[in-house]
Amino acid sequence: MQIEADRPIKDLTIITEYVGDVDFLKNRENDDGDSIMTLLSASDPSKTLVICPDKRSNIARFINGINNHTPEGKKKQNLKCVRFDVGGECRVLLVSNRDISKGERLYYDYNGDEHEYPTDHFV
Ligand SMILES: C[S@@+](CC[C@H](N)C(=O)[O-])C[C@H]1O[C@@H](n2cnc3c(N)ncnc32)[C@H](O)[C@@H]1O
Repeated sequence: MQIEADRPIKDLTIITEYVGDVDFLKNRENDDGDSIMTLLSASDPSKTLVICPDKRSNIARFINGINNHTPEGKKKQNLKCVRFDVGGECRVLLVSNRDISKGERLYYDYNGDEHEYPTDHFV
């Protein structure tokens, strides 16, 4: 599935929150889902929290990732994934990192610090 802008989007626009059920990573390590998002990386790995969009979610789970291994892939990135403190809770937001034209596909970098999501086959 591809998600495209249905109107021009200005730089620094919040596109969507990445939502789903929150769980400890240790409970989800064997899930076969491909859309688990890190919410909070803890120094004690058993306390790391993830967002799991397998049962309840929104459009965020369908937004494509860039290929981290090619300059063309990196050029496609038009959203960034940021974590905000909202009322004392961590939230993951996808925010435009430049002006986006109507019809452009949306892409962000699936890999944060962990670099664990393989993207070498991404187009
Ligand atoms: C965008 S989510 C798809 C939705 C997911 N299956 C779900 O149920 O929430 C992640 C999937 O999209 C694929 N994907 C994301 N970006 C891609 C890209 N640029 N090229 C090819 N496949 C991509 C990934 O391989 C992964 O299987």
